[in-house]
Amino acid sequence: MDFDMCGPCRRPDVDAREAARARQLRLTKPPGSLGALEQAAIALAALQGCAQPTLERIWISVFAADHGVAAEGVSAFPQAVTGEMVRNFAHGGAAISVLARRLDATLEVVQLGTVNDPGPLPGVVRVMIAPHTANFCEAPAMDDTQLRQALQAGADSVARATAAGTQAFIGGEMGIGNTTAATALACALLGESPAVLAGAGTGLDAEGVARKQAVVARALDRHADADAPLEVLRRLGGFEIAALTGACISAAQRGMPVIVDGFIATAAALAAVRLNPGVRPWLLFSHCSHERGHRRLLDALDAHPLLDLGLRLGEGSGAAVAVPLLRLACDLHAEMATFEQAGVSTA
Ligand SMILES: Cc1cc2ncn([C@H]3O[C@H](COP(=O)(O)O)[C@@H](O)[C@H]3O)c2cc1C
Ligand SMILES: O=C(O)c1cccnc1
Repeated sequence: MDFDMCGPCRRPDVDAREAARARQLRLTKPPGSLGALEQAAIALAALQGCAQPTLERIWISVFAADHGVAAEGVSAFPQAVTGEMVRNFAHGGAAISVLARRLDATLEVVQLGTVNDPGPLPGVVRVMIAPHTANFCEAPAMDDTQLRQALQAGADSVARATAAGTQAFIGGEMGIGNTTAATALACALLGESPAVLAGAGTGLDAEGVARKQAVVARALDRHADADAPLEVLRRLGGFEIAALTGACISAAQRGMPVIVDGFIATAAALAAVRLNPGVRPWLLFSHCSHERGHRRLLDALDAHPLLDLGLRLGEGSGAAVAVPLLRLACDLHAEMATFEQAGVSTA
């Protein structure tokens, strides 16, 4: 593995943050009246190391992988959908494909292993670790090599994004059964019960959610001896979840802001922060998903997402939807007149 997960993360620029904060106070509005938009501009200033941040060049990597735990009947959809959606991403028909076009963002798909392999496709990077993880009710999801390959795949995406001059990175995921893996991972990291975190995913009914809770409870029992975050990720995660974790860490080490998506991406981000606490300042949280456990995960990260739209898709879609708001926050910060310029009286 090239990248050192525990290596130091960049520090946000305190001077740029203070300059941006001071500018917000001089703009022609009551202080604080633009709420989270002010905070977003100030945060981006600190992360970009410049008092007037911009967000033109966005990079989206969607990590796709299948899960052994899908055999337990924990998703409303069949496992074949993961590979079929890889083809849909490549053909431009998925939700994230549309959003990426509208945002002028680069979209790459990183296929880490799917039961159903559509074969080489344009815009799809193939890092085929295995057709799927092991069913973590019976065995660790990954072996050490697989975990490292997945973490590295995330870091490699951030390296490509950095080389392309990207100003913010979005990590998306596609993997039937991955809300179950994210739930198990989050339960283990937070010491929380499956009843609190397990939700409907793609649309399970009450009976399905109860089955999912029981599956996660069995997995937690099976892996109760694991407590180090890396070991928890290996045993209960997935290839795409570990890739998202690797991407968060690598982005923080390179000084690249990450716009975090929904439940699965947030579970991966929590693992990243547990592995390397210096990651936290580089994470901007886009939305609170409809998935039951997401709010609890966000609270654990002291995160205040911009949006709450009842989204429950993944793919990086919620993070992409937040980009126009973040761009508007930058425009307001850059273009509003100050009280002095406009000749407006202060309080
Ligand atoms: C057509 C389709 C497109 C998707 N895009 C994202 N997901 C989302 O749903 C899956 C997680 O839900 P669960 O754990 O219930 O399987 C992931 O692939 C996630 O990205 C999709 C799901 C489907 C069916
Ligand atoms: O919040 C998410 O990311 C999510 C929720 C349900 C299904 N897929 C993704």
